[in-house]
Amino acid sequence: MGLSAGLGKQAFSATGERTFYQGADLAPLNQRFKDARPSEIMQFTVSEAVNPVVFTNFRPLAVAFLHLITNAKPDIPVIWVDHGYNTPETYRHIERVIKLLDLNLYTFSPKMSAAHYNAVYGGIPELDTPEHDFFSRTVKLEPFNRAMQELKPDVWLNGIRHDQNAHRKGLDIFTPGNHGTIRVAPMFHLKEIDVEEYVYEHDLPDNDVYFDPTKGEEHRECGLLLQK
Ligand SMILES: Nc1ncnc2c1ncn2[C@@H]1O[C@H](COP(=O)(O)OS(=O)(=O)O)[C@@H](OP(=O)(O)O)[C@H]1O
Repeated sequence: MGLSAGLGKQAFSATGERTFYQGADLAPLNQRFKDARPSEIMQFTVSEAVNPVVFTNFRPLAVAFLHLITNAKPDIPVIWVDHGYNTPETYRHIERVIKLLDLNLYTFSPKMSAAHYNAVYGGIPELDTPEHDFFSRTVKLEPFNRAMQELKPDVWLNGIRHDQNAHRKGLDIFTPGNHGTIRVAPMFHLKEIDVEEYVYEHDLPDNDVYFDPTKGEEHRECGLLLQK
C-alpha cells in the first residue's frame, strides 16, 4: 500500500467521547483504519486525543513521519531523548529538521552525560551484558520515562512500521503503550519504499549516518516498545 491509498469518501468527526484511554478496545479502530492513509490516521488521532505527543529518535526516514504529523498539528510536542551518542551527521540533520519543520521540540537528556559515562565506565558496553542494560536504562529509558511523567500524554505517536522487525509485525496502528498511553503508528502498514518515495517527492533531508548505542543491529529493539 502506498501513501496515496486511502479510505475514499469516509470522513470521521470527533464524537465528544474519550477515544484514547488505558484499556480502550482498540480492535475496532485498527479494523476501521487498516486501509487508511497515514494522514487520515493522524488527523483522526489529533482530533480525538487530549494531549498527543510525538517521540522520535530522528532515525533514517523519520523525517517523513515528522513532516506528516506537523502538517496535521504544527505545534505538537516532539520529544527527543538525546542520549549523547548520536553521530555528528545525525546532530546536524536534527538541527536542519527542527528549523525546516519548525518543531516544538522537547529534549530530554540522561542525568549522566556521555563524557561522564565514558570516563567512568569506559564507553558503550558490550551487548547482552548487565553493563549494557544499565547503560540503556541510563541513557534512554530513564529520560524517556521522565518525559512521559512530565508531559503525561494520552497518545504516543511514532513512525514504526510492520516491516521493521519480527516483533513489530505482530503490532498494529493502535496499541497499548506504556505509562497508560495509546501508541499510534500511522505509517504502520507502509513499506520502507513508500516512505523513501515520500521523502524523495517532498525533497526532505534524510539522516544517512545513524547509530543507536542501545542496539547492536538495526532490527533489534532497545526496550522502549517492550516496556510495560
Ligand atoms: N532517542 C529517542 N527519543 C525519543 N523517542 C525515542 C527515542 N528512541 C526511540 N524512541 C521512541 O521509540 C520508538 C521506537 O524506536 P526505535 O525504532 O529506536 O526502537 S526502540 O524501541 O528504541 O528499540 C520511536 O519511534 P520512531 O522514532 O518513530 O521509530 C520513538 O517513538
